[in-house]
Amino acid sequence: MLLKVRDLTVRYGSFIAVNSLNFYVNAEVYCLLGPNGAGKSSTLKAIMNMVPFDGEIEILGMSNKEKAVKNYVGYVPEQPSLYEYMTPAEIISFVASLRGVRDLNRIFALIRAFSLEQLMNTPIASLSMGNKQKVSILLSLVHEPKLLILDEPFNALDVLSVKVLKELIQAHVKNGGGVLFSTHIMEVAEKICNRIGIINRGVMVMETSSDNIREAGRSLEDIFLSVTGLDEEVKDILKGLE
Ligand SMILES: Nc1ncnc2c1ncn2[C@@H]1O[C@H](COP(=O)(O)OP(=O)(O)OP(=O)(O)O)[C@@H](O)[C@H]1O
Repeated sequence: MLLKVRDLTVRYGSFIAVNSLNFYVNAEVYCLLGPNGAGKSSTLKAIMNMVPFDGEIEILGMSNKEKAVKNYVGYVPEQPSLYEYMTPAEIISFVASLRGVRDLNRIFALIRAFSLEQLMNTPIASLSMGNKQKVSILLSLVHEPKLLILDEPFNALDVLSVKVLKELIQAHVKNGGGVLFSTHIMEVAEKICNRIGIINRGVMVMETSSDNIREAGRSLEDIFLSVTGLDEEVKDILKGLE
């Protein structure tokens, strides 16, 4: 098992953002789906040991609090968090040396795949949101981590980069890696995820697989709206618009 999350609870003061969450990720794509504020980012931050939490999180059998874990995990935050005064070339070489990466050919291939060649020496501050996101994704892949934790990774990406990222995710799983990502985009979740966890108000309200959804003959959107109780809200809103 690549990731095991047991009884995860994240609190901000007295507010419970994530409430006794349990799930695991094998060599597969697992998608966390949930409305705004459901607790997706807090869950991913807890897995990255960035916020205090209760419960247990294991990555490749190790506690996520162990330093060595960082060698096996790649993380893309919801908002790219990069040194604005540095260039992509500088940040990439910094992270590559920090992680002891020697094979630079793979990094050059990723730079080409995301069409970043012309921007390698441009300060991050001058890049568009989408290009910052591409650099952030690239940085998460530099050390060939076994587990990828991606928070809304498709945000701000253009059509070509969405396609590249989908292919990278699938190749990663084919090579025995695991991917956990959060998204709002149902079509993406339906197409590339093996399993899907739907969370609402910090609680896992349903776990399913894309095979189950296909067999049930329902769209993920319908399932999502019904298990989160949002279908009633949609009806009310539509009534108000009549
Ligand atoms: N640092 C913080 N301090 C206080 N409350 C927080 C903090 N971070 C998140 N929250 C609250 O915790 C809840 C869960 O937030 P979180 O960002 O995990 O949700 P999310 O599912 O990722 O939402 P979105 O889809 O809008 O990004 C929200 O109510 C949010 O306002």
